[in-house]
Amino acid sequence: MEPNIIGVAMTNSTSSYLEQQLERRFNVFKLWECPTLDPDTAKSIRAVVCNTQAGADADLIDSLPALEMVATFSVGLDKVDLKKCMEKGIRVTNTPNVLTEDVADAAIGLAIAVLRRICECDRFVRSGSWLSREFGLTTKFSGKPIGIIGLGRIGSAIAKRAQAFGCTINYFSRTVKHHLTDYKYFPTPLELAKNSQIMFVSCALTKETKHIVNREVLDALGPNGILINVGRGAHVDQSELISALLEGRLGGAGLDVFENEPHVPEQLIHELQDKTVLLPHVGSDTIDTNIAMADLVIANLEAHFKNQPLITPCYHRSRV
Ligand SMILES: O=CC(=O)O
Repeated sequence: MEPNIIGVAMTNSTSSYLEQQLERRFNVFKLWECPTLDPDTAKSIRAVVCNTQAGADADLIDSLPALEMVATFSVGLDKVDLKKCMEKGIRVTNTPNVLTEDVADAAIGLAIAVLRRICECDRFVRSGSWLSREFGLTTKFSGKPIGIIGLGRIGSAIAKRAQAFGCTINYFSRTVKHHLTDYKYFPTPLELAKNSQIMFVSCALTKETKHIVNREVLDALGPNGILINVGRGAHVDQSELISALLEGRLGGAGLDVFENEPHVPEQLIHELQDKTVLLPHVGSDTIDTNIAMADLVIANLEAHFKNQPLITPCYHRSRV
């Protein structure tokens, strides 16, 4: 590999560590600073590094004639036009495994924060309300029946944690995990919701999983149920979620992701302040994991340019 000759385009500035590491190895073009590339620059770019905010769509891919690889700084692939990449023989990598624990920690944190009303308690103390009254009772997390949509890496890590809290684990997944005899499979999200009090969404966003949590599923969770979404905003029909919370048909929600990030509906922010805990899509955003994800992006790029097997390929070239 000839360092600093290979052109790499970054779509967004998620990680300064990643930027520094890329700049040590490649000729980096920052598309958020200069979105339009002149034809010679465009021809020099052999890899795109993108993320969940700014992905690699068909227009970007088509504008880079020498593109060989898209490396997304995320586990989710919903912002990469995979079909286009496959058609053009462009390799794609993501950053699975290294972020699993953080996202699962955030999911459990959200569930406890909603049920035990941690943010509301915090506001109560800070506002001085405690001086005149007691806070009131909250809801127990330990021992509750939980439902997980998507028992992949992150879903399994949520299950493992919830099991340590004595929760019963129910799940809906593309396939039945016969070896996981402690966990109960349900064939539809609706059946899962009917049998769970706390529902976690942790599957990949695809055409099939868009709005997998709809009005019926929310109603099946019911007034004592809560929804935790650490997947993608579009997994949940957001306006149905808001109606269900406003009308008391759903107990509460913990959300790390939204349909139109970074825009969050006013009702979630204000009217539903005490029924929701909202995070700005930070499930995997710890210092440790940011570095691990960046190192994995770099390792994949280096493997590609040294003609070695990719560390975390999203599909195999033989299938292209
Ligand atoms: O949302 C975060 C990711 O896909 O890594």
